[in-house]
Amino acid sequence: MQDGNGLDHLAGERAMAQFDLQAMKVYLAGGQREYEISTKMAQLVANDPVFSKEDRVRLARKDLYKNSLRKAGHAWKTILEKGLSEVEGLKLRHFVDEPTYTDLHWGMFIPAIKGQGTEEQQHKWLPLAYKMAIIGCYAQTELGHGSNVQGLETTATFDPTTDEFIMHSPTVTSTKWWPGGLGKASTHALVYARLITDKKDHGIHAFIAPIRSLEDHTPLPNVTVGDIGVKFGNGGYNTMDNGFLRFDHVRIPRENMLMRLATVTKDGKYVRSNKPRQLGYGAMVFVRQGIVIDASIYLSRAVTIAVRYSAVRRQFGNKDEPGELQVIQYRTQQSRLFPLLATAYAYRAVGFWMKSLYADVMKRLNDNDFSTLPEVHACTAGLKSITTSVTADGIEECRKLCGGHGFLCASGLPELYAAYVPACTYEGDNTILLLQVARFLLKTLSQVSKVRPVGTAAYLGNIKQLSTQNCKVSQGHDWLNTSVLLEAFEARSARQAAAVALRLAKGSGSEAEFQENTPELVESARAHCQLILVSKFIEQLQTGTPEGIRKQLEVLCYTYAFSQLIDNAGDFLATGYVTGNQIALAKEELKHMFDKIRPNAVALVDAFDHTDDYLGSALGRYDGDVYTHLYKGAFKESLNDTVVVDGYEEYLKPVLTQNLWAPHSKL
Ligand SMILES: CCCCC/C=C\C/C=C\C/C=C\CC/C=C/C(=O)SCCNC(=O)CCNC(=O)[C@H](O)C(C)(C)COP(=O)(O)OP(=O)(O)OC[C@H]1O[C@@H](n2cnc3c(N)ncnc32)[C@H](O)[C@@H]1OP(=O)(O)O
Ligand SMILES: Cc1cc2nc3c(=O)[nH]c(=O)nc-3n(C[C@H](O)[C@H](O)[C@H](O)COP(=O)(O)OP(=O)(O)OC[C@H]3O[C@@H](n4cnc5c(N)ncnc54)[C@H](O)[C@@H]3O)c2cc1C
Repeated sequence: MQDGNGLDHLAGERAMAQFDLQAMKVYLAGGQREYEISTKMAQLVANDPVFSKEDRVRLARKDLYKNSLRKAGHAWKTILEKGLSEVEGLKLRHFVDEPTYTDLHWGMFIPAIKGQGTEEQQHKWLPLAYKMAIIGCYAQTELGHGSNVQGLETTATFDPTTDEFIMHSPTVTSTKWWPGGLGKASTHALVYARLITDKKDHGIHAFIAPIRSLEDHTPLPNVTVGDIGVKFGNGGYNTMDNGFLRFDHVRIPRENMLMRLATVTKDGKYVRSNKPRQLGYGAMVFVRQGIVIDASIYLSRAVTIAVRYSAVRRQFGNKDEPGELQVIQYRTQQSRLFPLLATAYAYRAVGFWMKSLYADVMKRLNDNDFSTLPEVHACTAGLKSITTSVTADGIEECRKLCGGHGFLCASGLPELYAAYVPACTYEGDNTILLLQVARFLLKTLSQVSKVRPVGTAAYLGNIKQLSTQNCKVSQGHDWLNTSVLLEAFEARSARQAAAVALRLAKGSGSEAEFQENTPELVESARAHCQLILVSKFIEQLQTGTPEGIRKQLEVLCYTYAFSQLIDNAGDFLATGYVTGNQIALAKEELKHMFDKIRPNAVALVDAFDHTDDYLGSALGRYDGDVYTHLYKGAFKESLNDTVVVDGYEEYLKPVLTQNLWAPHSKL
């Protein structure tokens, strides 16, 4: 999608491409229809001045937030006026590219009502939410507890005399803290609170609490609500009003408790349904599965900037070639950059698979089949954890790959990082989520002789074979076999999980012993997730990839798998499945892959189809005209609004004109 000034500094790079660019764009978009919608929505946003991202990093918080409200309101108006479908609307908001209250309204408030509300409750709340007559947020985390959901302190005490719940924040630590959209925009909060009936605590349940007047947006009586303050980085996540909320004995109708999983009757009787209580965590599962594709998008943005810039940037030369070398020619640059490029492709493929996994579990849940829920929970939690950690680190690595210019906000990378890095914490701290995966692996292994593991854990059914047979690779090209690669990842993961499970089994089963082994448990969870990522990338390639792009995708898939193998060589070696020599052979193969990527690198990032507007980067421009735009950009800096800086008279001039000997001068 070229929107440069016509002069293509990267034309030579593009001419080298050896694959069908258009087919790759369609593949990465998820199909022809998705591609067309994406293209249309990207252009709609790029051509609308209200959505301009210029100056975002220079705005003070109040202006930044107001501007963000303006954009969110304009996006909604555009969706209504143009009659956009739900998918189109989602894409439009995606290209507006600012964290805002609508993310939580559409991404968590509505899904939670769908998942936990009865049909009657859905009929009451969803139409209001769909037309945005109310704005909702997801108020789970408190000052004192985020990860430990069972530790939340807000109470919802049933009063049978009035048929109401009394919402109360009994301690400072019970203050709701962090919910996005809560601070200033939301009219309603989906509040997670301890349900109390007749002095009995039934644990955490969800309630819809009105918090602001629908007349004038003022907080309702006995509700204290506001924004928690400025967050990391310029721009970034500061467009979001993460909020605090306290209730002082606020009454809400009994029907405002979401009652699909449990009910409180008019006379105060608590009745649990036969559905698992974990369905109350459903909105988190929904967002976690979506985060994998999201990670691919963020990483692909950083990689697009770094690849294009690396093809433009020249430093040094060698006696064999005239002129200076493009920095993309350097092996070290390739070895840092190309695995990230491959990772962005891997996450896209796995993200598509996640969508189908989620659709499958939803269908099963509707049929009251809960059998795959633990595996889906482990999978979404684990892949959310790995993909967000790698993406956040990857964006920062891309910044370094762009040298000094990467540090300028004009590169687009600092703001991208600031907006993305909280993904390692929200929707579950990444370590907490890996510990969930580890618990799942331990449980699966403990039952392996009785219950055959399914889905992504099926390989644990072959634990005996995977624990005894070692890798057969004797020459580099032996690694160019997806079965060989898969078995290496399976054996490493199975052996790591079995080792820590055995150690725990030999112990007393105490919590202290479990804690002592958590570093190994986290490592084994990571190994399991890396296996899922490699195996699903391979699986996606093998199912109907168009001819014109298959070869490139295979190269990227091997690049991804080899770089995972090499980056985790310590773990692979420690399990005894592979030898140092086999790792060395994989390293050589990886270099061959870099040679195959090199002529295609620019086209491979073009295939992500990010517009210049969406990238917001002087370094990542489609036309590669980096220097002109960096230079022009400096003149937009507010310090350059005047030739002589504001402050000269008061602070600089006195220093320059005192002409006194400084007391410490030796002259
Ligand atoms: C519109 C489309 C949007 C798509 C999205 C796309 C992209 C998203 C991009 C951006 C997102 C936008 C904004 C993000 C805003 C952020 C929001 C938030 O952060 S909301 C708050 C999130 N909070 C957390 O994630 C808290 C983390 N903690 C937990 O999840 C749980 O407390 C924890 C750690 C799982 C512990 O639970 P607990 O009940 O105490 O205990 P157990 O460990 O004993 O577990 C009991 C059993 O339940 C199983 N389990 C746990 N979680 C789940 C689950 N989610 N689903 C199914 N099952 C679950 C667990 O495995 C145990 O099972 P067993 O008893 O062992 O069999
Ligand atoms: C930008 C942003 C947006 C957010 N939006 C929302 C929202 O819309 N709604 C909402 O409800 N919440 C939201 N949150 C809150 C978020 O979900 C929590 O911050 C997150 O779940 C982590 O919980 P915590 O803050 O309690 O971290 P803690 O659990 O206190 O973690 C602190 C450290 O302790 C470690 N740790 C904690 N427990 C253990 C353990 N058992 N074993 C080993 N290590 C442990 C963690 O790994 C971490 O390193 C948001 C947070 C952020 C940053």
